[in-house]
Amino acid sequence: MPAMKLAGNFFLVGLMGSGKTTVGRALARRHGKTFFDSDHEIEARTGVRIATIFDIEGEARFRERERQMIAELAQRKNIVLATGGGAVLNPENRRQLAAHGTVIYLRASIDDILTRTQHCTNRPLLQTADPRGKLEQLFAERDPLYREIADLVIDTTQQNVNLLISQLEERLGQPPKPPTEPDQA
Ligand SMILES: Nc1ncnc2c1ncn2[C@@H]1O[C@H](COP(=O)(O)OP(=O)(O)OP(=O)(O)O)[C@@H](O)[C@H]1O
Ligand SMILES: O=C(O)C1=C[C@@H](O)[C@@H](O)[C@H](O)C1
Ligand SMILES: [Mg+2]
Repeated sequence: MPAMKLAGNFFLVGLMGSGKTTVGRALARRHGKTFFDSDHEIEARTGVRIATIFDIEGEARFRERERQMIAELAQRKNIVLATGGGAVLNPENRRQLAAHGTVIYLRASIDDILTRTQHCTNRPLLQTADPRGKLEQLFAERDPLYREIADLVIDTTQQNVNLLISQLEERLGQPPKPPTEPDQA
């Protein structure tokens, strides 16, 4: 058991395959929080896979379903939420997440993501002839948005889930840092 229980909500953001669901579940279990995954909640509500929603309704309608789901889930208490990889694209989602919990950005290299997602067919954005190129594009667009709302950025490269959780606990267990000048580096 952890030395101290982390208080409040935790929202995990990052590209698909960065480990949000895997790390989120483990974090919730250790800290007595309820785990939610916005993609899974959308699938449960609609009764179909995310890939099917993309096929039938298109990405824009999926994004609207995602916006509604995040607005709802952000109102809950004592949860860990794994968000969809593209949730941060919507400014309202960014506001909801930043306002209602601690946001953790799980950062993974494109190589790691390709390895981790190679057998999965339920990530419609990667069902393309050039998944690496697509991931590079998504990273370039989204890295600044993940960072914009992240209270903590965790590099997941060559770190197993247990190590990631210990690192997270160590960094989140510290008293909040005093406000600092914007990073000049
Ligand atoms: N730190 C890690 N080291 C090695 N493998 C990992 C790590 N984190 C996750 N994985 C593996 O990578 C795959 C993708 O992880 P996961 O589904 O948790 O990612 P995700 O961020 O939730 O993706 P998505 O946004 O598509 O839902 C899983 O098979 C998981 O077991
Ligand atoms: O990165 C994305 O835009 C997505 C990631 C997944 O979590 C799903 O929300 C969906 O496949 C879209
Ligand atoms: Mg997931």
